[in-house]
Amino acid sequence: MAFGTLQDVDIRGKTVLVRVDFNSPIDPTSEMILDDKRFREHIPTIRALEDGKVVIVTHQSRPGKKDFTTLASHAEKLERLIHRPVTYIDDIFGRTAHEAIRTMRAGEILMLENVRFNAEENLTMKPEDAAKTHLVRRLSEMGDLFVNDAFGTAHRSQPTVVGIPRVMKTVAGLLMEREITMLSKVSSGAPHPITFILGGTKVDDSIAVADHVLRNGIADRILAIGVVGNIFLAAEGRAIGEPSRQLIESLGYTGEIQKARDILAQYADQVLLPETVAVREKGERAEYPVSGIPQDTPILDLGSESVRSMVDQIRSSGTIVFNGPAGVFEDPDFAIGTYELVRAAAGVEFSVVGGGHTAAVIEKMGLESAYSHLSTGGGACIEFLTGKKLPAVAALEASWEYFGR
Ligand SMILES: Nc1ncnc2c1ncn2[C@@H]1O[C@H](COP(=O)(O)OP(=O)(O)OP(=O)(O)O)[C@@H](O)[C@H]1O
Ligand SMILES: O=C(O)[C@H](O)COP(=O)(O)O
Repeated sequence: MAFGTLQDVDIRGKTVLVRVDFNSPIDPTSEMILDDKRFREHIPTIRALEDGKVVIVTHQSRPGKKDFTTLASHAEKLERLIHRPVTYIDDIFGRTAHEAIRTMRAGEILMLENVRFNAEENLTMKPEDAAKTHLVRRLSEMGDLFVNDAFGTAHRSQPTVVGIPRVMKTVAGLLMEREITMLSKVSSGAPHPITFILGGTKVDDSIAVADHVLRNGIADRILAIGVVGNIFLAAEGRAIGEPSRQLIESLGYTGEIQKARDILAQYADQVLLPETVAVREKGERAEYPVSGIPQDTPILDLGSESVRSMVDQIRSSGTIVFNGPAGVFEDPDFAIGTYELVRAAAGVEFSVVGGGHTAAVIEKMGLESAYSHLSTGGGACIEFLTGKKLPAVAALEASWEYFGR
């Protein structure tokens, strides 16, 4: 690793600013946190800092969204999960925050207010400009060391992510380190054959990933499922039906069909498409070959034959990268494809999952421990898999180069 980690620093007695990503789904009426995965994943880092005074910096959602809210319930959630008191301060860098930190003792945990309440944190900036913001200057006065554990925000070039590392010694937390180690392994050191399963609705991301991993010889094959599969079927010239076409159009992905066609032109042997699909007919699941898809009803899942052949491909893989479901799995009649592929991938030697929906299915099936890694980053994971250097990683490296040695 070209950056510092917790092993490289002495925490004792220090005030440690820790950037985590507790951004989680919240019920808009009850304000209840609906999924605590990100909390659970950051706990090892927070525990590892118990010899210091831990000041947590995080965001929740973005300005303008319904779940852009204060962090009182986040502090309560963390307290319950970590079994230690967590003091919530409704301030980011004002006098109240300064005073609370000044009187902290080693072993205590404090959570500052939603850092995106400060307008500067919502700007995309170059690290050198981010370092000059009030937010970075004031926050950095409040600690001795910065730990960035927020892998979920690693693709954002925002002040706390890229600015603080320029002005303070910064190391990666345990989650950041694990995410980068596991995701890096996909492109170097993972057992072959390497199969990428690309599904769900975020077609542009999936096409970018497919293009990168095929062009660079990272993936041996791609299984295209969900709406991503429909795009590839359309690219192959299949009549996928009006509702599935309309969905692609409404998501703004019609232009992706040509990109899928270009991928098929170069890598046809490595991209596996559905051979059969499932639709709803008279209220029930019905299956058709892709040569005869009914034109008036949407594709909702893989057909059983396709499930079987994709399961075989998964079982013969050394590595699986799973991103996005095979169908509308929220409806039990159309969950078969997703569940069967998830079950098969759990048996593979090295298995990495990006995407919240897929991870939620895996957790619901109780298969979390059978997978090598469930990433906490949606956008960050995708950017990593498209071969981009994440701003947070570049900032960690530059900080270590400057302050670490
Ligand atoms: N054929 C299909 N038609 C319509 N929707 C589909 C189809 N296949 C999958 N989906 C939908 O895709 C959604 C999940 O896609 P998405 O790309 O958001 O998943 P993800 O990669 O796990 O991302 P996230 O991190 O946002 O959860 C599900 O709600 C599912 O119903
Ligand atoms: O959930 C995420 O993807 C991260 O918390 C980043 O959030 P953002 O997309 O609002 O920057």
